Amino acid sequence: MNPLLAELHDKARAVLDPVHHDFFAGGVGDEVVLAENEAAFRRLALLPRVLRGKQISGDFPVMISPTAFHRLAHPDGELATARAAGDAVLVSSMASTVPIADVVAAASGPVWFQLYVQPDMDVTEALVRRAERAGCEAVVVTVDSPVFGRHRRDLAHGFHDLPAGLAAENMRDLVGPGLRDIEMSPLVSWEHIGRVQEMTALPLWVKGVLHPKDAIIAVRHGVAGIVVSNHGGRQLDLVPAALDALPAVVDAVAGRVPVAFDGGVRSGGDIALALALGASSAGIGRPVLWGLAADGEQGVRRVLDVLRDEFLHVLTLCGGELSRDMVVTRC
Ligand SMILES: Cc1cc2nc3c(=O)[nH]c(=O)nc-3n(C[C@H](O)[C@H](O)[C@H](O)COP(=O)(O)O)c2cc1C
Ligand SMILES: CCCCC(=O)C(=O)O
Repeated sequence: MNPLLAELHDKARAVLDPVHHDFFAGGVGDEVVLAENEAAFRRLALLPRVLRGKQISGDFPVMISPTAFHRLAHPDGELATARAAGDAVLVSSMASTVPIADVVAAASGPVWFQLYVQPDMDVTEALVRRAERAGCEAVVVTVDSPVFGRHRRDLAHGFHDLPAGLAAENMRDLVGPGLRDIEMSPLVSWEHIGRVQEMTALPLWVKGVLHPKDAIIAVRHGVAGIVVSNHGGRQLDLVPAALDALPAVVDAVAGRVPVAFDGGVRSGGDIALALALGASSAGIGRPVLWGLAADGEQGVRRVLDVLRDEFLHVLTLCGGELSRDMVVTRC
């Protein structure tokens, strides 16, 4: 892990209510996958190319992954995150504690709307319209959550709702303000993806694909892109590290749509490894929350600056190139 990010996590831990810290930090079950997401990067190495004789471009293919309830981390909540995002894609959680219109107004770069399809399709449609009206540039449907993950830390703390004064603002007038007002349903299917596509002309991504067969089905459904993700180890504690699932999905998709990735990215080198394995961009989840808790907008900016600087340095050391043949396993 980049030491500056570790420092921000330490600071976040010191300022956050331990219950809220554990909500952000925790995973499902024994937290095997939570640990594996980071460990998977340590098992891989990069073979740099040399004498490539070129200056790298400044492209920084990173997105801010959707995470719920930023006002639990800092009073400015998602507004601070949006202001700090710069030109990175900000995927704003449906469960934001600031309305999506205000998130978009605070951002200078693209904002995408993350959606859990609600079984009441009128509610789903109202959310999609809200995202469109706000000026979101894509809808990202999270598909790895037919049911809430069982997070032992939250169960131990009895954390199952937001403190007074905080609400899931996009949901408040539709179903209610609380965490449990957001429905996750095992009945959601590819048919619902089709229905969301019929509702909107916005590009639709699916987030949380691990099986290559699902990636192929997604492409067949005309999705704009796929995010390989295991939800930061918060859903099923039996899945592989997200990084280990990436190559097979990239191969199955075969360039037809972009394949983004998240899970365990904690350094610029991690971003480089994910891109070398074929990811179109790398998503950052918890480090953004640590920056936000530690120092609001400035803290999130710091996280992105540190990652950008480190990524571009690594890329230069790799000859400005990242490809699958440059990735080897450590013995
Ligand atoms: C506190 C927290 C809340 C999250 N909320 C959402 C959410 O509302 N929607 C969603 O699709 N994913 C959510 N995720 C998953 C993230 O989008 C992402 O997949 C994951 O955090 C990436 O792993 P990382 O935290 O190791 O970077 C959440 C993750 C965390 C840690
Ligand atoms: C209804 C909020 C869901 C948040 C989430 O996805 C997570 O905590 O992982």
